[in-house]
Amino acid sequence: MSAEVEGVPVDALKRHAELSELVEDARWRYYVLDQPTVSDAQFDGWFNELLQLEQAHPTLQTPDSPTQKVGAPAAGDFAKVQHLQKMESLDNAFNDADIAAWQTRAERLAEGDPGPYLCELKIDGLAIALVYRDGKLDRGATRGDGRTGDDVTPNVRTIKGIPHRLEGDDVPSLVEVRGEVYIPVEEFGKLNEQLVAQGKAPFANPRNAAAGTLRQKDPRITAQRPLRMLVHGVGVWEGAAEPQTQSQVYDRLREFGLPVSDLYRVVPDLTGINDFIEHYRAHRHDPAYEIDGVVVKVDKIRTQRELGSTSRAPRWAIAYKYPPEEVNTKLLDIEVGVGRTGRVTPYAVMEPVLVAGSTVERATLHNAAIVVKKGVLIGDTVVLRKAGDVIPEIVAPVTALRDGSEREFVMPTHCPECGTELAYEKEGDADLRCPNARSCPAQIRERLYFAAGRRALDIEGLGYVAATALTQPVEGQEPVLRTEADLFDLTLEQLIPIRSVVRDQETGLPKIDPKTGEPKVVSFFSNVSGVPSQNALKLLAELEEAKKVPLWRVLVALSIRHVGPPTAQELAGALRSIDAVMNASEEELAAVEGIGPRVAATIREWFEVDWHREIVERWKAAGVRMEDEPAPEKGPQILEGLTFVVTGTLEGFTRDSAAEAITSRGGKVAGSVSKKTAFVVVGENAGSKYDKAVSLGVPILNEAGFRVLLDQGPEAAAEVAVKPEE
Ligand SMILES: NC(=O)c1ccc[n+]([C@@H]2O[C@H](COP(=O)([O-])OP(=O)(O)OC[C@H]3O[C@@H](n4cnc5c(N)ncnc54)[C@H](O)[C@@H]3O)[C@@H](O)[C@H]2O)c1
Ligand SMILES: [Zn+2]
Repeated sequence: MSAEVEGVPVDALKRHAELSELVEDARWRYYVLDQPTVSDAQFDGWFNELLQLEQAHPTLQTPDSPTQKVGAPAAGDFAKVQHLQKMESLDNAFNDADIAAWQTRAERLAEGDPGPYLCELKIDGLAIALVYRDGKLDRGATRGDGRTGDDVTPNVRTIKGIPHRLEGDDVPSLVEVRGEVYIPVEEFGKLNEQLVAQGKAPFANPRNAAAGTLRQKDPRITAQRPLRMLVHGVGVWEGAAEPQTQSQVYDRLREFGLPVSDLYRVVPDLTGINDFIEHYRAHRHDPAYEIDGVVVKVDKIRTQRELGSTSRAPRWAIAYKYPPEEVNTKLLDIEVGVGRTGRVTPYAVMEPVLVAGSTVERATLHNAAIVVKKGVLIGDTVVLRKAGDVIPEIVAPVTALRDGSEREFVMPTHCPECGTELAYEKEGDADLRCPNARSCPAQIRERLYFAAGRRALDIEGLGYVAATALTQPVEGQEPVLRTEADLFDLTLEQLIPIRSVVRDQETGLPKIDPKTGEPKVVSFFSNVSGVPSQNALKLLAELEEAKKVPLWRVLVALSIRHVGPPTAQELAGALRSIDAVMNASEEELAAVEGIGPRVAATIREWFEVDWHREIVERWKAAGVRMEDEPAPEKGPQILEGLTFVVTGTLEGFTRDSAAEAITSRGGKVAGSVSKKTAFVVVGENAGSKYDKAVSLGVPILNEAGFRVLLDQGPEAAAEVAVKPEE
């Protein structure tokens, strides 16, 4: 049996003391210094562990435990003010069950249905209380520990949207308005850039930026920064009729001229609550400010009073927190990758961390100027953000954790892969490029991988590992491809001996084997005893097949700038052979539908380069069919003059064959939905284009409707289309 003190195991006691210290320290850094050193997720983890320990061992829950306190005592140079009524925190819910448990408890305590509920957004800002006496702004104070806060009145007066005098009828003689001060997301990045440029520490996130800004000693600085406020409650309310519900409170506050959000909804029950939560889970980034969850409040003020509060939070409200999108991790290094067009991009290499459901260890830093703007140093702890499907981003360094060992990133002057001196393509460019397009192994690798893509030659066996193997074998081996020219001449004998480093597809940087600390090396085209692998056989077989692809795919595979699939299709449709494209004058090219003079010039220039022409000649010699059949007899042009958008996956058509079916009937295919779109053809898993069609009232066709369109024309299709909002 382990040792115990007053019935509590020593281990639990120790952990409790340890967590209390961590939590108190984090709060001080967060609330008082506005410079947190751990992520909110980390903090919430500690706090929840504390709550659980105290639940298991109630004697640990003493009045001075962090679980019984709000925020942190106000500290620093500001005058202290007593709040007229205590400002509280909120209890947290992290899943449906937590919300249901909260509702059940409220029901029990209220001895009846506590509904309806007001659902609103949990603004990730800082809490503030404004006192209005006889309708005049008397003071503004931070929450502090809930009883005593910092007097920040001069600063509050500079915030846009906060009235200095309340308007309207029946204004209370004394009212305490609570709300959240925040910085709009868009302004946050700009503010940090300014701070870094001035040699100051950037803020970790918009919340800290707002807190740091509100607690500026010089209100002139506060005035220059984009602070905003939204109100979400009241404390003392005297000398006017009292509202009966939370929503009436908001109506009144709005009448007084105070900033109230429109993004709330009163719902009858748990289902309504959950719907609201799910809606904003999907639309978390729609508001101009950051939200970290949803707050649910019992709407009736009388029921709120019945339910009352615990030592730190009301029982009549709960905060549902969405999974964190920000974590802290270590920036181990900044490496540069070289892309298909020679663009050189610095990448953050980080200690792997789990964020928003996936492990992240690299993030693009875009270019050297952005590294400087963000103010990150190699060795920094950094705030890493991954919002939904958006690519991960480094937000800011945690400067409070620097120990002097950090070093600045220096952008290389020469290509890390071929040693050529890097240059800007034209004046004013943000990106440096490796000008050695012909023989920079990185650029060949990327072009080759691109040429094999689904929208080009469609060679599945030529994935990233294969593209690397063909262009960058281990030291001592000669690359079998020095440009794309030899692609269709590859032989099994060439493939078998190749050994190469595995590279990260996103960054092009070598992957490190965690066991050895060395780059991972593979023999992709053979097994241990030198027998050709399936990979080799598959690649050669698919190369044979790829010789028959239509001309437009070959054009895409050549990596001519600005010639993506749509342009390539237009070119192939009009000129029908590579020779015709190669020999066309700039004017002739520009006469092709969808090709402007700039693109025409780029195409001309491309074909004037010797080694480019060599690729074309060699592919042709190897048997790549570089012409299309003569244009098919035009059928009836029943879709003439109409524009269509195709979205989602159709069963009987690929995206290209659907487009072909439309264009061969005289119709046009566009990439985005507008009021001019005749129909949107919608398959499985259609995304935002579908929503756009609905919002613009554009008729929608499913696959069956699409067939009606192709067979019988637009009138018949209109009969079977779904017309939104009718
Ligand atoms: N990273 C760190 O080191 C660190 C340290 C301390 C706290 N924190 C963060 O702060 C949180 C705890 O802070 P807290 O006690 O302020 O609690 P909280 O932020 O979880 O919730 C209470 C606060 O929510 C605010 N709020 C926002 N929108 C609201 C709305 N619509 N209605 C009502 N209130 C609304 C109010 O100001 C209220 O005081 C933690 O969960 C953690 O994420 C982080
Ligand atoms: Zn290079």
